[in-house]
Amino acid sequence: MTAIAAAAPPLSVIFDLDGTLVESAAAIQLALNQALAAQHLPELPVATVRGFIGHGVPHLMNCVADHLEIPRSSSKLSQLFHAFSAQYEVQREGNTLFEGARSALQALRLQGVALGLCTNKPMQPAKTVLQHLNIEEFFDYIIAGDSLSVRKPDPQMLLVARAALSAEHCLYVGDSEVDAETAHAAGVPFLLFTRGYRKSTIDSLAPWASFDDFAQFPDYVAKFLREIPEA
Ligand SMILES: O=C(O)COP(=O)(O)O
Ligand SMILES: [Mg+2]
Repeated sequence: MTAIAAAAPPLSVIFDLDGTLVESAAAIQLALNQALAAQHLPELPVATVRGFIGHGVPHLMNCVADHLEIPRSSSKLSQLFHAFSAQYEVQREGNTLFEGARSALQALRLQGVALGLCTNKPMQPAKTVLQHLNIEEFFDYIIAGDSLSVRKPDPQMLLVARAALSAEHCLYVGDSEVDAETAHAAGVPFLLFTRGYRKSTIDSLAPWASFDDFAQFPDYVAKFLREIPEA
């Protein structure tokens, strides 16, 4: 009897986390301000912190150092990093799902789409958020900011996630310049969520398409499967 190989899923959709599925700026601000207060440093407003999100924790710390004029190599900054990291791992408050994100994930699962997460947030804080918002179960594969020796916009994280999901076609969904650069470098079509933490215009990020409401998500998936664009 010949074994029948399981067919590869036709599509994988890989999501960024912060600013794409989750509005997390308030949570990151809370964790950061707790660490800043413990170091007798001034707290930062959420709008400032939002501008530091997207490149992972080392970049966030460097932004804080530059903003507060603390030398990047100082012991003060390394103490701040440790205090922040400890709180970040357990930070639940301040994280909210963008409206419609859960239904979109649920609908994709029902369609048999393989789902991945590719975030520059370290794994433990990412898992805390996914569990808190009760969406961890939707993902077949998760790669985080401390999974490899490189982070986005290096394409490696996205390439590893795409390979792990082994679907015929792959779509990457993200909110920022980092995500656009990652997708383009990996040769994966990029769908931009426009309500996250990007600083540039939509056109300058050259997405395959963009959306601002997860209610539109199924339409974009259907369009993607009709067109299968090049990255
Ligand atoms: O940790 C960050 O800076 C941002 O993470 P993201 O890749 O999920 O947007
Ligand atoms: Mg993001």
